[in-house]
Amino acid sequence: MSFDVDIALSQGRFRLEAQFSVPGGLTVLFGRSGSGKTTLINAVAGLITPERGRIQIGQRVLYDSVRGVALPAHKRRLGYIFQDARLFPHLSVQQNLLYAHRFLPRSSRTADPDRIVDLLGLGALLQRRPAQLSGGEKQRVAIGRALLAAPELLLADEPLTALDEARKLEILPYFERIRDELKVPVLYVSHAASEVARLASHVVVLDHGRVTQVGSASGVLSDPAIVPTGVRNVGSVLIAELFLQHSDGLSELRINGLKLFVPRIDRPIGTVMRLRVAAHDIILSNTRPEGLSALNVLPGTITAIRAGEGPGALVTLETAGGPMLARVTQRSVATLDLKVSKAIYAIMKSVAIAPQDIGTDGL
Ligand SMILES: Nc1ncnc2c1ncn2[C@@H]1O[C@H](COP(=O)(O)OP(=O)(O)OP(=O)(O)O)[C@@H](O)[C@H]1O
Repeated sequence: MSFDVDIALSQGRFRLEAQFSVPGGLTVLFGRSGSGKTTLINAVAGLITPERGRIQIGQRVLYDSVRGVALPAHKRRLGYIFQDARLFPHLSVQQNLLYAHRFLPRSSRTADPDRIVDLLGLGALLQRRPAQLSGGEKQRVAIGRALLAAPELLLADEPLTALDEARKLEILPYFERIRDELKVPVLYVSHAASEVARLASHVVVLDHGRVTQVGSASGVLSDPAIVPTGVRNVGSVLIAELFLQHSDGLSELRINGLKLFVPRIDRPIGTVMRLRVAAHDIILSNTRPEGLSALNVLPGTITAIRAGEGPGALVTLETAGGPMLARVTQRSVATLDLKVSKAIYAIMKSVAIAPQDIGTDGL
C-alpha cells in the first residue's frame, strides 16, 4: 500500500515542507533531534493540520487542501504508538487491548485478538494491571492495542526510546513480525541506526523540516552526513541466510557463498537475516590473513575512499555479500596503498555484531 505525503506547515519558527512517496512496508522517518519527525507524524495522524498539501494511504485521501479534505483523527484508521505506553491504569491488559477494538463496527474488526495476543506474547499477562508490567511489557500491550484498532497504517514515534537496551531487544522482533507477518504498513520515527538497519523497508531522511533522501537502510546508514551520531554509527547492512548452527555457540550465515560466523541466532535454518556491521568494526588487509583469531574474512574490491575531517577515512568495498564499509585511518590508507579498484580483504570478529544489530528480513 503506497504512502504519499506532500505537506507544508509552520510551528513557531519551524517550517516543515516534506514530500515523499514510498511503496509501503515499514518506513522509518530518520533524522536528528528537531528535524521535524514528530511534527510530520502528527500531521499524518491528524493532530496538526498542514497549511497545504496532501496525505494519502493507498487509495484513501486523509488530507487534501485543494479538495478541502481533512479527515478528523478518529476517522483516519490509524494506530498510534507513543514513546511511553499510555495504558489505562485501572484496566487490565485484556481490557486495554480491546479498548479500541470494542468501538469498531463489526465489519471493521479485521484484527484477530487471539492472533495479536499470540504474536506479541501477551497470553500470560492478560489479567494484570499496567502497574504490574515491565516497561517492555507495557509497550507490547500498547502495540497490541494499536493493532487491534485494525489500523490501515501504524504510526510509531520512537517507541523504544524510553526502554533500556534489554527491553529494546525484546520489542524489536515484534516490529519485524508486524512488518513481515501482519504486513501492516508502519511509519516509524527513529534516530537509532540499529532500528533503521533492522526494521526499515524504506528510510525517509528529514533535515531541518525537509526530506533530504529517500532510500534503503543500507544506502542511508553508509552516509556519515546523514547518520545522526555521525561516523560512529556508519556501517553496512548485510542480508544473509542462516545456514548452520555450530556446537560451539556460533551460527553460520551464507551470503552468495560467503561464510559469516556470528554468535548463536536462535532462528530456524533458512531464515533470512539482516545484520548491521559498523564500519569501525572492519579491519582491512592487502593479503588473506593467517593465524588471526577473527573468523570472518571477506574478499572484496575497493569502490570508494572518503577522507573524513579528522584522521579517519571511510573505505567502501564491494564483496560477494554486497557493499561493506570500513573506517580506517588516513595513515592506513597511505601505508596499505589503498585505492579504488584494488583487491582487499575485510576482516570482522564474530562478536563484533551486537544482538540488537541482528534481525530477520522478510521483505
Ligand atoms: N508547538 C510548537 N510550537 C513551536 N515550535 C514547535 C512546536 N512543536 C515543535 N516545535 C519545533 O519544531 C521543530 C521540530 O520538532 P519535532 O518534535 O517535529 O522534531 P523531531 O525531529 O521529532 O525531534 P526529536 O527527535 O527531538 O523528537 C523543533 O525545532 C521544535 O522546537
